[in-house]
Amino acid sequence: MLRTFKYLKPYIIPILFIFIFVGTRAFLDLQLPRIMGEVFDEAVSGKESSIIKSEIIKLGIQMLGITLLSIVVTIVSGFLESRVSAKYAKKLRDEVYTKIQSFSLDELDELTVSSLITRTTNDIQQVQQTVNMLLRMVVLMPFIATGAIIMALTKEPTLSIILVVSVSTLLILIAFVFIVTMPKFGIIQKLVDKLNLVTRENLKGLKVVRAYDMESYQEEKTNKVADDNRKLNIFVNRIFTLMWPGASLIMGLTSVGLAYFAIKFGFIETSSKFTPGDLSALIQYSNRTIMSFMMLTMILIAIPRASISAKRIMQVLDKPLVIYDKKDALVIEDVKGQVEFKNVSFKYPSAEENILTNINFVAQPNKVTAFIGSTGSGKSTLINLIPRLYDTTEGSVLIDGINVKDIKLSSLYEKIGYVPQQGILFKGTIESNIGFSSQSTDESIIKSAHIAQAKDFIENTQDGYQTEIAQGGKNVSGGQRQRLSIARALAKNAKIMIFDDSFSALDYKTDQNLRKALKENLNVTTLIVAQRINTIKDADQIIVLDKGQIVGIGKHDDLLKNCPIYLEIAQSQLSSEELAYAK
Ligand SMILES: Nc1ncnc2c1ncn2[C@@H]1O[C@H](COP(=O)(O)OP(=O)(O)OP(=O)(O)O)[C@@H](O)[C@H]1O
Repeated sequence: MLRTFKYLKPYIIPILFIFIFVGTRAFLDLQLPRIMGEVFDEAVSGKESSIIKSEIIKLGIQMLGITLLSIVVTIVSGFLESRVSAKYAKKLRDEVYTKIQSFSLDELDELTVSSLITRTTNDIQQVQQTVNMLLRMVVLMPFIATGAIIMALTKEPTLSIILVVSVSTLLILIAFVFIVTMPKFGIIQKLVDKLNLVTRENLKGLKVVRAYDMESYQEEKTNKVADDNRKLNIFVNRIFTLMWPGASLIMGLTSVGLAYFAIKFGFIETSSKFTPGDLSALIQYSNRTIMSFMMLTMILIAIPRASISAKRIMQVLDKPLVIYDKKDALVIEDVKGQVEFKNVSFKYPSAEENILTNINFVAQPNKVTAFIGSTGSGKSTLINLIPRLYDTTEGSVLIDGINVKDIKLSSLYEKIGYVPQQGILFKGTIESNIGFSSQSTDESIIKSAHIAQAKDFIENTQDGYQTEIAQGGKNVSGGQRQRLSIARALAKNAKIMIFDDSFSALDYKTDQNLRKALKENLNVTTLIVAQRINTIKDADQIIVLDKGQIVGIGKHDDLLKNCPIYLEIAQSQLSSEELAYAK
């Protein structure tokens, strides 16, 4: 938790003011029981009633003044506390978000998306609430507790022994609550992660769940996690609710005990110094002491709970980046776009064996290089190494002869247009989606929509390029989503274009028109992963992958003759006329 406090550094001056205000509030608060005692003493002083009345009015005005001042100070410090803790949480959230943005897919897989969401929301909120509480209580409560104890002792040290007994009993109660609840907080946060995960999975797979009539099974799964969560929360809250009646009981018994012993042992009669007003003040100081200890306990409980959240947040912030800019990383300009794989092997950290082994090829500028192979042969993994979504385990990926690991990431991303397997769209308009890259222009948006065969369907919508896109692109079809994703990559005007099985949702005619338009308009290095031979048969170079190894490189006709695996794929997809024509 302490380590997250470094994000409070910019707010050191407001924090100092908060402490001054809170200290003032505690000081003012400690004056009230004393003045109240004086009111009592004045009332039973036996002076003339008009004098008593004017004295009590004077004391009343003093109390009113102190209370009003205390209210003002409380409002101002409350405003500052909320502001500082909210800004601290925002800073923390920004840092976590920026860090997550720099994660490679490996780190995302490791920490899981649902846990990262909980860490960015719920965990940061826990820490924020605790910091808010700390800012207020950390000065106020010790100040009030110490002040009240000193005031109580100066009023009557012997009677104050009762206070020691009360505080000790309270501490035993607090220790019990602490020991019982503390281990549960870590489990609760993990259950929140789990709940997040099953809910996300459920909502994402709603259609499948319904189609398979598995609603009750999924519901049971969610209910189980929700139930575990509920039980633990109820348990912890029940223990907590024990504390307040417990503290009230101790407070009540202390007041009664003080009054009883003051009268029984004749403090009020025998000691001329100890007045009924002093007894009233002593009771109030005792109550304040007990309340302060209660509040301090709340902090003591909140701190370890927030520490668990802070630890989860720091786990994200401390995670060393696998993919990062080297100190002397290069900014590449005027790139030709040659992509070369040199003895590349790759293994996922969670896997035992290589997914890619000894991959060697060169993709030339202005040419189309295509990848084909059975499912799971490593095609997507291979092209993910170019924009460094993963880094090679062995060997190197070079752009114009420069290792991608030596290139500044922003400069590398600038040069690459990437269309993932599933078309992903963001909430906004068609225009904002196609023009997502800062490198796009109004002109490139229109042109790329045309090349991506999206122009007609965009122009047929009522609002054209201003048509709203729902979250995740839910209001467009799979094929339209793919075409918009392709248009977005094209609008970037990048030197290297990667299409990861991006034509799969397109009908044959659109696929054909798109490929034709790409050939006519795209003078860049083009890398296409495809399942359909027809999509790639005109490529300048086709690379056939099998079990993570290259088993054939060449043009369509050559591969039909020389590569049995390619022939096998072709035979499963092309008619005998098409095959015979090729041969
Ligand atoms: N994040 C990951 N962690 C571990 N293994 C993975 C991961 N992603 C993919 N794999 C494994 O790597 C292998 C190659 O996957 P990849 O997605 O590259 O194949 P592909 O040829 O593109 O398949 P498809 O044509 O079905 O998309 C598969 O066996 C897959 O199980």
